[in-house]
Amino acid sequence: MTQDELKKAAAWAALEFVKENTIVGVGTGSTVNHFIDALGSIKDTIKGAVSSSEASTARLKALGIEVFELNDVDVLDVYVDGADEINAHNEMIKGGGAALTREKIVAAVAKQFVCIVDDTKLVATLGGFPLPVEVIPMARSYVARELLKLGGDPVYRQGVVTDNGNVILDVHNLKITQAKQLETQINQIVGVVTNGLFAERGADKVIIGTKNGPQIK
Ligand SMILES: O=C(CO)[C@H](O)[C@H](O)COP(=O)(O)O
Repeated sequence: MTQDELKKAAAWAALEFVKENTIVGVGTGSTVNHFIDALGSIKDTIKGAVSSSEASTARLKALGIEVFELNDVDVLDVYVDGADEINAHNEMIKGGGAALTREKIVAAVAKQFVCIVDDTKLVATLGGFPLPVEVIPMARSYVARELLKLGGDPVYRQGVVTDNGNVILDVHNLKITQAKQLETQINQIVGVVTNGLFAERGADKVIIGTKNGPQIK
């Protein structure tokens, strides 16, 4: 099976966590694109979705799924999203698609975070995938110097502007053993909007696409 087939299998298996007549929190990325297609197949049984990016919003709307503003929704039953890396504690690195801030906000409103990944995303230690940090543009160089002090090698993601009008620094060469601590530490740097560590709010369930079929843990 290809990596994309494994992503698709994990994404479709997530339908089991979607309750009738609810508004579903929807992440961003190629795995989530399969989940959006899956949602399309049950669209008459759900109220709609809250989206974490302009890209997911466009895909949801194209399938005729109503997209609600997060400010108009008190609570989401479930948030479904992919990850760039996930460890055994269900802590993740996210933001490869630059949607980390909206993803973290929508996830915060959900009772349950269901992470959908193919099995290449499972790691023993987070940090092999460069950690994305969303930064206010004028703070970019300052934040980069502060990230160097934390032992990482920040690289400006050239040409990328987030849906919030900010820029991304990808921090290479981090070996993340204390994910919650690092998440808080980076968020305290002035000029950082948020970082791609999802440890304080990790995944509640993980659906892993494997060659033997989707596994839920
Ligand atoms: O965090 C994300 C986007 O900001 C994605 O969930 C992450 O990059 C995984 O993407 P894909 O499903 O395409 O592998």
